[in-house]
Order: sequence, then C-alpha cells, then structure tokens
Amino acid sequence: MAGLKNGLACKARTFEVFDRYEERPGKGNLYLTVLTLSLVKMASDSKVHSFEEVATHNKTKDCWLVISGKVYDVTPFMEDHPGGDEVLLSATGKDATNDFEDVGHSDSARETMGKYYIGEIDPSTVPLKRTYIPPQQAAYNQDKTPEFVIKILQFIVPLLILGLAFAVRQYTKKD
Ligand code: HEM
Repeated sequence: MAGLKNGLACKARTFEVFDRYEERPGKGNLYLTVLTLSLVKMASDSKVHSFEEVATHNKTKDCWLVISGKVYDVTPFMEDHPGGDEVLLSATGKDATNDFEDVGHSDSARETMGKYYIGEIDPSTVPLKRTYIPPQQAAYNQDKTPEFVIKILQFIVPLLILGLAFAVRQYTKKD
C-alpha cells in the first residue's frame, strides 16, 4: 500500500518509475493500476492554455512561463531560482524558450522544470515573432554618375587653375 501511496504522490511522469513497481513480486495487478492512474493524471495535466491567458500571469506572486511549447507555473520557484526572480518575470508574456536556452541551463535545471509544468500552450494563439524590416528608403545618391563627375572635377579644377596661373605668369613675364 505504501508503494501505491508513493506512486500517486510522485509527480514523475515516466514509465521508468512504474516499471520498478512492476518488478515487485506478487503485486502485478496493483502496480498496473498505478500506471493507469498515472496516465490519467498525465492527460488531465496536459491542459491547453491560450497565450492570452498565460500572459496575464506576469507577477512575482503569479508567474507563468512558456518554454518549448509547455507552460510552467514557476510562482513557488521565484525566490529559489538561482538566476533571480527578475529574469523569470522578464520572460513572461512571450515564448521564453530562447531566453531559457541562451542561459545554458543544466540537466538538473531541466528536471526541476517538471515540478512546475501545468500544461501545453495552444500554438495558434502565440503571436508571430516580429522581424525587423528596414524602411524602404532610397539610398543616398543612388545614381553614381554625378559623384563620378564631381571626383574628376576635383582633380581637373585645381590643375586648370594651376595651368591658368602658369600661363598668366608666362604671358605677363617681362623679358
Ligand atoms: C522553469 C523554468 C526554469 C527553471 C526550472 C530554472 C532553473 C535554473 C537553475 C536550476 C539554475 C542554476 C544553474 C543551472 O543548474 O543551470 C538557473 C540559473 C539561471 N537561470 Fe533559470 N530556470 C528557469 C527559467 C529561466 C528563464 C526563463 C531564464 C531567463 C529569462 C532563466 C535565467 C537564468 C539565469 C540568468 C541563471 C543564472 C546563470 C548563472 O549565473 O550561471 N531561467 N535556472
């Protein structure tokens, strides 16, 4: 009976845990029941939340996160999160998958997540990521011809002035 109690209290959602129960001699039927109950629990846990609903849980005392399509209620973890509660708050109201992955969380952090899992996000309700589209502005001086002419003139004009000065000097030179 103690095994059954533990099985029900346990939040683990893997078959591995229940395989161990099956190995116990003489209690095959009992442990099969535990497995079934667990599956029912899994199904009921997988509540589908809309993004709009999840986004309203954006406070220190009520904080939900969306990571890899799953919804986590991390309210009880706010004070204990090694990265602090501020980062968790800043990850609300959006898909926090990248924020979570960018930190390079350890395997044990990923296991901890399971404790706070409350369901799935309805993907159709997640707003599309906005991509930055630069304004359609004409590039300055797109036509290169005048620029080219200006550059040539920059060389020719001083040369012309020099040549003119030299000619004037030669012309006005007294023998
Ligand atoms: C359910 C969600 C989360 C859980 C269970 C979790 C758990 C943890 C744990 C256990 C650590 C200690 C280091 C490690 O073991 O990797 C950690 C560190 C950290 N986490 Fe999270 N975390 C979660 C979500 C997030 C999110 C969404 C962000 C970013 C917005 C974040 C940012 C950080 C930062 C900045 C650190 C500190 C890293 C360092 O200083 O080395 N975490 N987290």
